[in-house]
Amino acid sequence: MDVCTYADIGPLVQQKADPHMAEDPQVMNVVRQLDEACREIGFFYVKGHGVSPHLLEQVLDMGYKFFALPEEDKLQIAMSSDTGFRGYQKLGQNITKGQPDLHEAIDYFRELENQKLSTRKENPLMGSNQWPNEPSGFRPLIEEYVNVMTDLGEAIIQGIALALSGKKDAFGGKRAGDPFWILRVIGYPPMKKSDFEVGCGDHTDYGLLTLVNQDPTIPALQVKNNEGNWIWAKPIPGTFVVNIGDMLKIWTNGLYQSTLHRVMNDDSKYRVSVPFFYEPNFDALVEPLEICEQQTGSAVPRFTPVVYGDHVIGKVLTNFG
Ligand SMILES: N=C(N)NCCCC[C@H](N)C(=O)O
Ligand SMILES: O=C(O)CCC(=O)C(=O)O
Ligand SMILES: [Fe+2]
Repeated sequence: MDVCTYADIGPLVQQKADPHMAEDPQVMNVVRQLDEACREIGFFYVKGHGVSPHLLEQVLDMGYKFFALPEEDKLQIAMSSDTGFRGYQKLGQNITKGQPDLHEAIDYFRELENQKLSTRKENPLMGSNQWPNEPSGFRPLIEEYVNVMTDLGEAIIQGIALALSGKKDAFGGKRAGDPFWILRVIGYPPMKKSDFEVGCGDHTDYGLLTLVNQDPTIPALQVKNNEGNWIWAKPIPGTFVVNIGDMLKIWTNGLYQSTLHRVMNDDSKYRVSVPFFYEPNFDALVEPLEICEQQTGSAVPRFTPVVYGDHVIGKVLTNFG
């Protein structure tokens, strides 16, 4: 199977609020498709997600407009340890596996009340998100997008919960009932004109689910398949590319993979993408679910339990030069 698994998740999204959704054959058909894609490669496309094409386009457009500003304007919202790692990072500042990446980005993290009470030493992500004055309307648009995407992430995770346990709320409550989120607005200049080797080096994502809104005209995202080859996750207009994060790998005891991926912008045009990361509760203790252990049997390596927030902090602290 390749990365082209393509699910129309319409039934899942439309019946999200229905406690009896598992009785609908169309919902269960989607659930089977998601389960298969998660077991095989951990990457798939979704359509029928209900997010308006106009909103997807506007969000990317904000990115293009922001990155086109003079550097001094962008640096007004510069990210540092003093801002809780929230804000703008310039080209080469993001580091993956020791190498600087050819991208610039603005990073946003959910602002948690209890984070505001803690010290930076306890929680380096403590801080407020940084919003640019220009392009105008940036903040309300991204805030709307975060709300819409949180809803969508919940619908997909309910489908995955049904696949794994037969219960739509298996990831509710203390697991991901109060989900953390991360959003990155990322700009990738063409690699040809630079000395950099990669737009974003190979990595796995940290949490539950990533939903990528990418420029529909530029192939750049690549996924490592089970044979170890890099394959393109070309944009399909109107869809999201969805992939599994580290926490879902642990919860499923490895039934699902958090797949390695990277970004190579070989095009001659600048590329913007906006991944939204739907995450567990910040303080969730993540350990293999019993139901998944039964399915994987004792021969499969187990994972050590981790607190999601600790995992993400550990990652962020090594992300910048
Ligand atoms: N929130 C997520 N997934 N961000 C991924 C950022 C790119 C990889 C990062 N430098 C790393 O080394 O992990
Ligand atoms: O730009 C993309 O398509 C994906 C970016 C990515 O993998 C990440 O930020 O974690
Ligand atoms: Fe990623």
